[in-house]
Amino acid sequence: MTTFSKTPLLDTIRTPDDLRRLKVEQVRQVADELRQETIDAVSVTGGHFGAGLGVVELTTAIHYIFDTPRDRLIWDVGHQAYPHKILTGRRDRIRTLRTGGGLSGFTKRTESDYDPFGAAHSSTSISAGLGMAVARDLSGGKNNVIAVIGDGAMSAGMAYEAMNNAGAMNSRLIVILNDNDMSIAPPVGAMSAYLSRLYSGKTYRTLREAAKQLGNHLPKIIANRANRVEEYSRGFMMDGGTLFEELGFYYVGPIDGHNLDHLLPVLKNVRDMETGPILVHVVTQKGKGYGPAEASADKYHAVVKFDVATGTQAKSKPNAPAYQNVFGQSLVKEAQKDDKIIGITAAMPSGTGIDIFAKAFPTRTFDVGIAEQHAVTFAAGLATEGFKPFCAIYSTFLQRGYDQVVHDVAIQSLPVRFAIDRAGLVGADGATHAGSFDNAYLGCLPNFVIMAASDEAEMVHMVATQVAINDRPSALRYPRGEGRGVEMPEVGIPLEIGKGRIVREGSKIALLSFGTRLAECEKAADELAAHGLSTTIADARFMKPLDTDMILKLAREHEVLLTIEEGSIGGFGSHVMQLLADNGMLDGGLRMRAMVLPDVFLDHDTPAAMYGRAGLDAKGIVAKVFETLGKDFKAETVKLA
Ligand SMILES: Cc1ncc(C[n+]2csc(CCOP(=O)(O)OP(=O)(O)O)c2C)c(N)n1
Ligand SMILES: CC(=O)[C@@H](O)[C@H](O)COP(=O)(O)O
Ligand SMILES: [Mg+2]
Repeated sequence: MTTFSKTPLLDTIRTPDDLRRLKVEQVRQVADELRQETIDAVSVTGGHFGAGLGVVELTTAIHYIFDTPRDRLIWDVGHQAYPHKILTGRRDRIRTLRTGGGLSGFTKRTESDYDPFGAAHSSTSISAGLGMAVARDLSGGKNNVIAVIGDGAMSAGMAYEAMNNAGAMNSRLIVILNDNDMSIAPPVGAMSAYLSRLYSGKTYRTLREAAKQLGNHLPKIIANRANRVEEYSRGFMMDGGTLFEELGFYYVGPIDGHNLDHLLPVLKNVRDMETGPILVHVVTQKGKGYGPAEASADKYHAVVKFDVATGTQAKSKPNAPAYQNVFGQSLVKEAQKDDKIIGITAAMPSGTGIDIFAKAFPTRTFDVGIAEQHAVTFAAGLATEGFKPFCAIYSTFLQRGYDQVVHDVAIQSLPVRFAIDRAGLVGADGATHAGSFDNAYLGCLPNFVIMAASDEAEMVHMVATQVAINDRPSALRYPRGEGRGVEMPEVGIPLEIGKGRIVREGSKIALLSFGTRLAECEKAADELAAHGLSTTIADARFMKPLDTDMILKLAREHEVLLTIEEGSIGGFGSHVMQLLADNGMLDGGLRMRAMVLPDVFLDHDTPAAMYGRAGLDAKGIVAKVFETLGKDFKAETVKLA
C-alpha cells in the first residue's frame, strides 16, 4: 500500500463535485490514491481488475472536466468502472462488490445517477450514447454525452452500426476509445492491427499536435452533411484521415491515457467543441500501476482475492475439473480422430476452454473477437463445406447471435455444434451474464438437438455425440465452474439421440432433471425418503428430442412428476408439459410441476445462494414436492444443509 506524503485527497471526495473543487495540480494525487484504493479493494473482493487500473487517470480526468452526472458518462462493458464507482459516492461500499446485496460488478442504473446506462455485454455504449445525445437535442439540452469504449469492444459489429449512424447524424457525442491493446486475451482482428498502426505510426500526438488537431475543427461548425462533404473534398479533415473520420467523426489522438497533462486539456477542448461526433483515441495499459497485472494482463483481467504485496491469487484447490476444461480436453481428443473439427470462440478463449484446443490445433482454432453474430454464421459457412465447427459461446453472449442461429443455422439445418458454457446462474456477474434463456430460445427452434450435461462425465459423451450429429445443429449446455468429481471416461461414447436415463428407481414421486440440478435431485430424494416418500430420479439428457417413452412412463407410474432445469420458463419443463398435455396425461390424476428460474432478473450472489433464492436447490425441490402433495412443508423438519 503506497503511502502519500501529502494529505490524502481521496478521503475528501465523496462525489465528483468534491473532485472538481480541487486545483488541477491536485488531480494527479487523486489518481494515484484512486489507483491504490482500487488495488486494495479488489484484493479483498476479487473481480475485474486490469481494465479498471488502466482507466484510473481517464476516470479522474473525465469526472474533473465534465459535469457528471449532468454530463452522461457511459462505460462500455462496465467492468472497468470500479474507479468510477469509488469517485461517485460508492467508495464506502466498494468492498461489497459482486457479493450478495453488494455493488454490481458493472455499471447499473438502479445503483447510481452516475450510471446512466447499465452494461456488461460489450459494445453497447456508442448506441446508448447516441440515443442520449439525440434525446438531449430533441429536448433542447446542453449536456455532454461521453461513451468510453475499449479496443476489444470495438471488434463488435454493434459499435460500427452506432458509429455509422452517429457520423451521419452529426450529433454532438464524445466517444473515448480506450486502447490498451488487450481484450481479455490479446486482441484479434484487422481493427486491432489498424489501431496499433494508428498509434505506432504516429506515436502519441504531442499536446501541441492534439491541440492543432482540435484547432482544425474548432472554427468550423459544419451545419450539415453537404458542407461536410465539401470540407472533405477540400481535404479539410485530418491529413490522411482515419477510419473514424471516414465515418464522420472528428478524430483526436492518439494521446497518452495516463498523462493528465495531456488528458485534461484535450478533454477540456473536446468538451467545449460545438461539432458533430468526436472520437478521442487514448492509449492506456491494462493493469497500469500494479506490476503483476501489467506483466500478465490476461490473467489479471479478472482475479479472485489476492495478496497485494505478491499478487498471488487465493485460488481454491478444485476437487473436480472445470466444465470449460473438460470441454476443451474432450474436443482435443475428438479432433485427434477427426480433422474436420474446428474450434471457434468470440474473444473468450480461456473462459470457454478453446485455449486448450488452440494449443493442440492452432490452425483449426478461430478467435473472431467480440463478434458472436459473425461467429455463428462463420461456423455455418464452415459447416456447408463439410467441416464440424464447435462454436463455443457463453449462453448469455449467444443471445447476441440469435438471429444468426435461427436464420443461418436452424432453417438450413446446418450441423453447427454449439458449446454453451455458463448455462444457468453464474453468480458474481449477476443478471447480465446469467445463462437463463437458452433452453427457451433454442428449444423453440426446429431441427436442433439440445442436450444438457448433468456432470463432467456426461459432458464427455455429449461432446462425442455432437461430433456424430452431421445433419442438423446441436447444442450442449453446461454451467460455469467445477464438475461433481465423478469418475471420468477414457473416451467419449456417442449417446443415443433422444434417450434419457433412470438414475434411481422409486415409486410415488418422479424428479425429471435436465442438466446439473441432478445433484440436488439426489439430495432431495434422500430427504424425501426420510419422510417416507419413494422417489424416482431421471436424467433427461435431451430436451430436443425428448425421450417420450421414458417421460410418458414416468407420468403413468407416479403420482407427482416434477421437472427441474437451470433455466427460465419456456424451456425443458414447457416441452415436457406440452408432451404430457398432447398425450392426455394431464387430464387425470398426475400432479405435474415444472421447476424453473423465477420470472425476475436475479441480482448477483454466489450461485448456490441464487439457486436457493430461486427454489432450485434440494430444499426447494423437497418443498415443491410437499406443496404438490398438499402436505404442510415445515422447513425445520428438513435436515438438508
Ligand atoms: C457481447 C460480449 N461478448 C463477450 C464479452 C466478454 N468480455 C468482457 S470484457 C471483454 C474484453 C473487452 O475488451 P476491451 O473492450 O478492450 O476492454 P478492456 O478489458 O481492454 O478494458 C470481453 C470479451 C462481453 N462482455 N460481451
Ligand atoms: C466482463 C465480462 O463479460 C467477462 O470478463 C466475464 O465476466 C467473464 O465471465 P467468466 O468469469 O464466467 O469467464
Ligand atoms: Mg482493451
